[in-house]
Amino acid sequence: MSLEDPVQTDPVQTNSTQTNSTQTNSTQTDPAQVLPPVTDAHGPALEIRGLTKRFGEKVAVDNLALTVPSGSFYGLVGPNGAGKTTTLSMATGLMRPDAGDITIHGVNVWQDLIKAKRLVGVLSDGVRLFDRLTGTQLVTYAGLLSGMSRETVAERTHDLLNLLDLESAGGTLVVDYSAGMTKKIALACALVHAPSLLVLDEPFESVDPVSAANIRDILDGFVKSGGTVIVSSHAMDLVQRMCDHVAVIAQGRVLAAGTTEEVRQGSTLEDRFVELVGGRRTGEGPEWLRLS
Ligand SMILES: Nc1ncnc2c1ncn2[C@@H]1O[C@H](COP(=O)(O)OP(=O)(O)OP(=O)(O)O)[C@@H](O)[C@H]1O
Repeated sequence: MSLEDPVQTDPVQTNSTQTNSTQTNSTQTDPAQVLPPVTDAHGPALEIRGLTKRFGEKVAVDNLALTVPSGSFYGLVGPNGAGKTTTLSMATGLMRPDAGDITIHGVNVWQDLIKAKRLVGVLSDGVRLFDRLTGTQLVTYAGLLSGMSRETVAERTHDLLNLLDLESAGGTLVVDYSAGMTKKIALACALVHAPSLLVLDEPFESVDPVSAANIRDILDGFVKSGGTVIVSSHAMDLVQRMCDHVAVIAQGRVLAAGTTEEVRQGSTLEDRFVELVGGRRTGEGPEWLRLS
């Protein structure tokens, strides 16, 4: 691990099970078989260099560099306002950077946007869905947009709703979904075109523990089959358990990146995070908040 110089680790060392799998068998609902990726696993899944974004005077992302090895389960952590969502939005073609280069499996995102978008599945934090569609319609719409046949989309939609425990809610309007159900249907939309790289902004927020465990299984299966997952999360325990790589971002820059072990340096990820980021207050808050 090094400061502002992410370690590039051979993904084969951390994901010895990765293979170039074949296409989905639509009758399977085993998470390990779900939607295997379509590209080879050579080179980084995502490479970011010199990424910069300003909003007026505010520099949200500041000359950021990050390398995400193929086949890794990569956690992105940072305090509120660190620039995680802005970075991921630019990396996935949703927001144009002011400067910098981003490649997904060697495809320059902002020079070949359509090709890059085929490679990536995105679950954005706070982006509105077409919530006047039913769950089934929404996933079908996402699948058809990516150019698949109706039969394939129908099969995959069925598989995904089943996997995410949404089969009985397939006919319900998304606007009537709970927050956790909405997250899950958005994840189904991100998966339906069988991307090589999944980018998930806060995927576990509002999701119940059983569904969260199911989603983790799906993501583990996706990584084992050769896919790459990037998750941004504030849940340090979860990131430490789930991710083989992690980057700590603050004020739009990478403070530390590498394997989770390298970044933790023997501490818990949470302690290391606080050490790197600072800002921990001592004391019990203002006196008027104490009841006795
Ligand atoms: N559209 C916008 N207009 C103006 N400022 C923005 C915009 N989007 C983000 N910012 C600012 O950029 C900075 C980075 O925001 P961003 O949402 O990327 O942080 P984050 O790390 O995802 O935070 P959180 O963990 O709280 O979700 C913040 O200071 C935020 O106020």
